[in-house]
Order: sequence, then C-alpha cells, then structure tokens
Amino acid sequence: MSEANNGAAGIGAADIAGADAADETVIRIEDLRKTFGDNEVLRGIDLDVRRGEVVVILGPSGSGKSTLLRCVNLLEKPTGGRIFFEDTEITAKKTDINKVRAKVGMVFQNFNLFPHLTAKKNVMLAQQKVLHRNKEEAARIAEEQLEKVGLGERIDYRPSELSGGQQQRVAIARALAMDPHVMLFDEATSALDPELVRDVLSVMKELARGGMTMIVVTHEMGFARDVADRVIFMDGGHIVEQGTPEEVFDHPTSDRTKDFLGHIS
Ligand SMILES: Nc1ncnc2c1ncn2[C@@H]1O[C@H](COP(=O)(O)OP(=O)(O)OP(=O)(O)O)[C@@H](O)[C@H]1O
Repeated sequence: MSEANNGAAGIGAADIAGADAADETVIRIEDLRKTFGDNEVLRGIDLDVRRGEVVVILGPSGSGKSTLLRCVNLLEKPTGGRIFFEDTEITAKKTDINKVRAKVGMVFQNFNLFPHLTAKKNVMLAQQKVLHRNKEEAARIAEEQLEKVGLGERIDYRPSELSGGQQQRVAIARALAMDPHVMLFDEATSALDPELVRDVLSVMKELARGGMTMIVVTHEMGFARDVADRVIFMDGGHIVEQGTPEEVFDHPTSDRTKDFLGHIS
C-alpha cells in the first residue's frame, strides 16, 4: 500500500517518520548469503524495498524466509553480501545493532513477551532501555500504542491473561512504540487459533494503509492479495519469482511457484 491513506486508519502515516518520501529505497539487500554449517540457506538474495511498500514473502518451509528477516534485523550475521537501511550499511562492522533494531521493528510467531510483566510494562521496557525514554513518556506512549491495537482496556493484564491474538497485538504495540521506520512480520499469525487471526491481520492492514514499510512472511494468501504491493516467492534460498499479487497468484511463471500455490490452495 504505497499510497498513504491519511486519516482512514487509526495508525496514520503521521506516526511514521519520513512516510511522505515516496519511491525512496529504505532497505537494499545485495547478494545476501547465509550458511549454517553446510546448509546454504540464503544463496544470493537481491531485494530493494521502497518507503511505504508492503512486501509479502511466500515460500515452502525451510526456504529461508525467516533467516532473511533475521538478517535484516541483525539477529543473524550474514555470511556474505550487504544490507543497507536508509543511508547506512548495517552489515558494516561499526554498525550500532541497537539503533538498527529500534528502527526495524520485528514481530515473531511466538510473541516473546515477558510473562511476569503487564502489557503496558512489556511495551515500556525497550523504550526505556534502548531509547532511554523516561518512565512517564514510555508509559504514555505504551498506553497510546496499546489503545491503537485495540487493547486500551487491557494495559494492566499479564500475557497469561490475554488471548494469543491479544498477546500478538501487545508485541506489535511494543515494536511500534520504538517509532520504527520498517516493520518485519515473521509468521505473526501462524501460532494463533483461526478466530484470533483476523484481529491481528486487521491491525497489520491498518498499519499498511497508514504508510508503514513492511516485509511480511505469511501463509495468509488473502492478506497477501489484499495488502501486498509486491509478492515474492522464495525457494531453496533464492527469490524464484516476484510481482504484484495478481501476477504471482494469477499468472505465476515458474513451475515451483505454481506447485507451491497449487499445494497450499
Ligand atoms: N540458527 C540456526 N542454526 C542452524 N540452522 C538454522 C538456523 N536457523 C535456520 N536454520 C536452517 O535454515 C533453513 C531455513 O530456515 P528458515 O527458518 O529461514 O526457513 P523458513 O522459510 O522461514 O521456514 P518456515 O516456513 O518453516 O519457518 C532450515 O533448514 C533451518 O533448519
């Protein structure tokens, strides 16, 4: 959703730094390679993501989707290639990892919330530790973000008192509280009961409409069709095919993409 739709969504483009700079490349990935032992998981990925673009990555299990996102967030160290975020090469030795992570929000399949902390405290923690916001400011922003993901009434609940979908929305609020320029979603709805998936997808849709730059690994084909500006099909550590949702879903050119789409539909 490259065209920011101000006002229509609760989470607006005004929340996102630089959202007006259309056509600007935010992430540039050049010949990215990652090997675990003998296992060559990423075999030369080239990918540019523009400001406000929503890129959905599809592919079979083990194709390297998570590893790609984890390299962009510096959770994994690439074996080769380079990644640029805005005007900085983040794979360079001198990169301040915490600064990159604050700007590149990531949401995982399993929420990763602290079980002993309330939703509000979970959203406050990284703001205080990484951004050095004072307690009052962190609390105000936590309440604001939890409100935006529909959890204004539940800020004092602990994760065990929340449904999986609510916990995932806390995790999204936690990432948004850091004022990210990009959001990465790694199968954010895969661990949820089907009836809870919709609420999380609708928060993600709203973010996309607000102009957030997003890379989304998902098996939710409806979401990909509705929201993606670009769909990428990965297999065996390569980008096999990419295009608009219509191109990839309705007119795939590679037999591997056809097989995969046939397999999951
Ligand atoms: N930390 C690690 N150590 C060793 N091997 C790893 C590690 N992380 C991932 N792998 C391997 O890398 C390959 C790709 O994994 P990855 O999680 O990136 O795939 P994926 O496409 O996201 O799959 P899925 O859809 O199942 O999550 C797999 O063979 C996996 O076993």
